[in-house]
Amino acid sequence: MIIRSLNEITDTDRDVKGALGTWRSKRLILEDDNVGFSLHETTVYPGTVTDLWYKNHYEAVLCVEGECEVANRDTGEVHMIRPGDMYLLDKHDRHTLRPKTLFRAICVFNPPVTGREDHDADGAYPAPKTLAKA
Ligand SMILES: CC(=O)NCC[C@H](N)C(=O)O
Repeated sequence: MIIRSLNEITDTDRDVKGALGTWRSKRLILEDDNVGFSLHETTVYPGTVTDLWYKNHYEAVLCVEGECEVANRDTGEVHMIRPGDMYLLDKHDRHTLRPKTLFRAICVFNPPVTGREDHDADGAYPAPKTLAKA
């Protein structure tokens, strides 16, 4: 059994601040835990706009604090996500986050992220090496 606390990973290597300054991710479970997913606490800042496209991952996002508009750029659908609401990017959906307040969520990635991933120009994380095309 592994026990970790958000407090103990704050400001360590597991605490990743996106280069665009719109979010922060505290990564509680990573690839090297060998359980097939990663688990993060993500904070997205009010008034920011973040374009994402997890083409190499699935992500589930459970809101625990705040409000965030999530627009699906593939379908045009727009949803307001509040505490207790979850969205699952089951189709690697291109999407845009517009938090109305500080937004805090618990996020699960499959395949797991490895540590310090930040978004590329498409809003993606790199494909895990085992899945990378030659
Ligand atoms: C909601 C979302 O995807 N925010 C970007 C950060 C990501 N959740 C992460 O924790 O790496």
